[in-house]
Amino acid sequence: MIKAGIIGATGYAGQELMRLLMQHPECEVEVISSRTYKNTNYDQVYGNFMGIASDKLVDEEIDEISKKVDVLFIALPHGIASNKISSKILENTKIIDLGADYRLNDLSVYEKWYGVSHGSPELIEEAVYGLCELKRQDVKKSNLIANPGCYTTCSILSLMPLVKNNLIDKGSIIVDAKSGVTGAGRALNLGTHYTECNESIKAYKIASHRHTPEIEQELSGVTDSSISISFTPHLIPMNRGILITAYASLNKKYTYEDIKEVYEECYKDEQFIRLLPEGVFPETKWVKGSNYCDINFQIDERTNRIIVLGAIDNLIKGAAGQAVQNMNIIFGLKESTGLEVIPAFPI
Ligand SMILES: NC(=O)C1=CN([C@@H]2O[C@H](COP(=O)(O)OP(=O)(O)OC[C@H]3O[C@@H](n4cnc5c(N)ncnc54)[C@H](OP(=O)(O)O)[C@@H]3O)[C@@H](O)[C@H]2O)C=CC1
Ligand SMILES: CC(=O)N[C@@H](CCC(=O)OP(=O)(O)O)C(=O)O
Repeated sequence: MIKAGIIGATGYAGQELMRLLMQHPECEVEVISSRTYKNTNYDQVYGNFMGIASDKLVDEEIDEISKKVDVLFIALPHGIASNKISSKILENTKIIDLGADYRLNDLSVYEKWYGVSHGSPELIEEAVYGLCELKRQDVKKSNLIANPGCYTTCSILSLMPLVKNNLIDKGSIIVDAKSGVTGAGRALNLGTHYTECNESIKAYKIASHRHTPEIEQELSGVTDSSISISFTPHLIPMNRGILITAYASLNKKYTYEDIKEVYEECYKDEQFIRLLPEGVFPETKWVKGSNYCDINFQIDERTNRIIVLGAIDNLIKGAAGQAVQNMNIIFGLKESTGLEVIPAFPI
């Protein structure tokens, strides 16, 4: 059995990790940590674990925890992990970081978009960007996984086939993204109070959201030129889910079938990518609670633009599910182990 630890087990991403790992046939959760809920039983923090997980949360240093586990999931706010992880810790255990500290290859880009200095820049090169469908060969060999962000996972998976196969004008990509409120985490925050976000939709961080360089980095990585995008996230009054609607100019006339063939070729072996039938478009409710990313597109013949839609559950394929998928790859398990869940509808 793989022994796992979760740092930040009381957050929304940590809770989903706990739920997935406890049901994983090849894994046992050895350590769960929290500062605020130190010495509290897990089912007192999350009632859905009542009678299932009464393990005590501990507040131990990462280096101590790293000696007890084969894999350590870090689900902390940005900027903390990079001050705690060291080469020595990576000798003890594999790290899967759900935060953003190791996602950007270029330190100056990280510091510019996150506005903080990086705690362990020497480890950035070692880290592998853990978008499993693109990087599984590198993930296999890595001790430090930078698990991608939720908007980025959905955007990159939805757009990658077009960029990789040179079907669009690369300067023309616009991503309009919408997220449920769990995307903002469990910590108290005025913007996510019920009355502040219910019955309302708002865009935020327009032309300045930190997922922009992450999407650009990974899309640039599948082609020979650098990609710049316009990215606008919106907060939607629902608990979970991300829907992206992306627009790009096609570089010549293509039929629906031409493009469908390209997507099918890219994702033919991907269990968690569902290319929907013509005319059926992704909806967050059809992926809820699962590790699926649903994708489809439509060509607007009048403008020769393609409109691509993608949907994921931000807490699963956008966070904990992808982290477990990465763990499965690292430990040589079937990639879908513990993740073969049918989306839950209605919830
Ligand atoms: N929510 C989502 O949809 C997604 C989240 N992520 C990423 O996962 C990480 C966790 O996110 P999420 O679960 O939503 O966040 P939450 O705010 O829900 O949880 C954060 C966790 O970190 C702990 N924590 C907070 N501040 C500190 C600190 N200063 N030192 C140590 N521990 C701290 C909290 O626990 P306690 O106070 O009990 O110690 C809590 O367990 C973030 O990096 C986020 O960006 C990635 C993809 C999607
Ligand atoms: C609704 C909401 O607030 N979403 C978060 C993104 C959460 C996420 O997946 O991203 P990280 O892992 O990079 O934090 C935001 O916009 O910052």
